[in-house]
Amino acid sequence: MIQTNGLTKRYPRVTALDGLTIDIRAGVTGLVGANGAGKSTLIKILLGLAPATEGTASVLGLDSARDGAAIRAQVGYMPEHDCLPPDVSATEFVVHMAAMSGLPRTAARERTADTLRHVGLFEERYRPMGGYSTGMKQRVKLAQALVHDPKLVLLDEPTNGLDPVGRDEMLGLIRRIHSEFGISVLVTSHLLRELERTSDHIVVIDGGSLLRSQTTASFVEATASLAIEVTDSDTHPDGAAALAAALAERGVATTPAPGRQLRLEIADETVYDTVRDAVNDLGLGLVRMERGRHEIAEVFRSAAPAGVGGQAGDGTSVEVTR
Ligand SMILES: Nc1ncnc2c1ncn2[C@@H]1O[C@H](COP(=O)(O)OP(=O)(O)OP(=O)(O)O)[C@@H](O)[C@H]1O
Repeated sequence: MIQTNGLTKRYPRVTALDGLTIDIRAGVTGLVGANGAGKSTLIKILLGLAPATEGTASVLGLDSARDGAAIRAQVGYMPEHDCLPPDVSATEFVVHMAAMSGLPRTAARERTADTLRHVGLFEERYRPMGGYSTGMKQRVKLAQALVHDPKLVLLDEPTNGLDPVGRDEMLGLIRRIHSEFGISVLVTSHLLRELERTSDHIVVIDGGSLLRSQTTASFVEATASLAIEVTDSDTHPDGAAALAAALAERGVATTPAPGRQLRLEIADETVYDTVRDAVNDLGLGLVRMERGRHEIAEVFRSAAPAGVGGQAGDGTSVEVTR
């Protein structure tokens, strides 16, 4: 679907993409990176809306630098920022976008009605968009990306500004774009967890460079860890420290985590038995042994040069910060 080779984009004061080489197949792919990682820049180059400084990009086998118009005819694009004219209705707008994509007027009207229904806009589609909620605007932006029945859609931060319910609905819609209509999706977010739920494949970029590209299943596996909490006892007034030492003797490294917990990598399934036996031998109580996940910040650190380490987080926050 998408290939880039050594793709670089330099602005006068910042390098937005730095030798990025990726190969994205059919399906739903999540592109995750902190704000400023280069996600929007990549999308603009893929669509032929901005030139690369160096390197090449192709979409559906077409060259982004040369065939931008042909690419845009077959690809839907949902931009990140608010871009809807406030004084026209969703129906008028999406019909217009469908006609711009080359659909005859009648087909444009029919496709618009179907697509707006599909994204969950009903009576309100006849009202001016200036009065819409953020969630409704995101749905219109998604509808205009889908109306010409593209082979691929590029969705730039589609959950931006949505409340938790709105996010869930949008993620469900994105999943169905592929499962029901067979349209491939590249969706960006700075939230790893939402992309894990939605995508078959995850690409992580930082500072315009590739950090990881792998299937979601292997990504989640590779970033899995175990959080352990134990009681203290008279013999071991600091139970966590005693367990850390006992596990180290058994060849299992741990790091301290918030809430007097320990965290360790799940190298293989035998680690559960090792922990159980160590806790039992020390005569401690096992309060918690829970599979957690790293924060995305740790994924970033684990891809950084050796020596850049850090303490494990609580496994619940996955928002990217720089
Ligand atoms: N037209 C421009 N001129 C100069 N610098 C730019 C321009 N567009 C983007 N940048 C810079 O390039 C870097 C990458 O920006 P980009 O918008 O691609 O990141 P992003 O990952 O999409 O982040 P966000 O989610 O915040 O949009 C940022 O440092 C940004 O400030």
